[in-house]
Amino acid sequence: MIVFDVKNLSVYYGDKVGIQDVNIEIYKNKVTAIMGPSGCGKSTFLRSLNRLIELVENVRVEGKVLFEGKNIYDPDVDPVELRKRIGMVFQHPNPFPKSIFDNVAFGPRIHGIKDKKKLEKIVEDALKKAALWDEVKDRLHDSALRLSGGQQQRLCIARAIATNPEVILFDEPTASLDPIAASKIEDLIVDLKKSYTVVVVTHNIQQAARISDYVAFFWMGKLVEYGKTEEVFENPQNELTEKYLTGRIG
Ligand SMILES: Nc1ncnc2c1ncn2[C@@H]1O[C@H](COP(=O)(O)OP(=O)(O)OP(=O)(O)O)[C@@H](O)[C@H]1O
Repeated sequence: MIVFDVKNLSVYYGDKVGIQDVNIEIYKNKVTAIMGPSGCGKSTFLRSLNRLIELVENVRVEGKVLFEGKNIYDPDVDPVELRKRIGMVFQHPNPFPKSIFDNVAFGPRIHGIKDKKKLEKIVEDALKKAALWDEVKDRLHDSALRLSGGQQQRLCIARAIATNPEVILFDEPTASLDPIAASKIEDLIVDLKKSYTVVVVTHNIQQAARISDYVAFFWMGKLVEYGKTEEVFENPQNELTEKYLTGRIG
């Protein structure tokens, strides 16, 4: 099933091109990796899937992003509601300077949940799904800033999960972590696709191969190739993709 149907999407920063004329379908309960060299438009593309891109000054978006059939850029779409359905995890773990519990309860509270028992259940479930519960269950009221980098990133994943999204977007989620912490996040991402649709930006080719079902290769703002990960890696259709995968460009 198609979750995002992106049609002729272009993003401009002033008169500079971020991405140009991107067409892509993203599938439900799959991990889709967005790969390509620095500056090729990966983050721009990712941020246009939940309208986070609009927070940049002077940005202009053209084309459509149909999310379950509805263009998210239609004037009647509330970006705050949209971002509840499409969560995001960033490159650097960015927990709030609050307790572990309050970090995860933050979104649900904003969306009006006040009941203590309900919040406790949401927090526990989200921490379990983020594979962090066992490590923090006895210190939920400690500061999140005392967790390790990898734990902080899993906390940010729990925070995204707590608002019960349909999609989770990851922007280079392991780029600032050591290999062991990164590997835990990779395992977690693969596990999360059972419940969510996942889109991951990575400049790490091996990571894209390990965790994704579909892979998109961007080059200078354009989507050059997109397909099943196995097929793209084994038999790239575009010469640029082949060069990138074999380390001859990028
Ligand atoms: N806020 C901005 N203002 C102006 N230009 C921008 C802005 N953000 C991105 N760009 C430009 O848009 C293009 C795409 O950038 P983007 O950050 O999406 O690439 P990326 O593939 O995610 O790169 P990286 O891997 O380095 O994060 C680049 O040319 C970049 O310089």
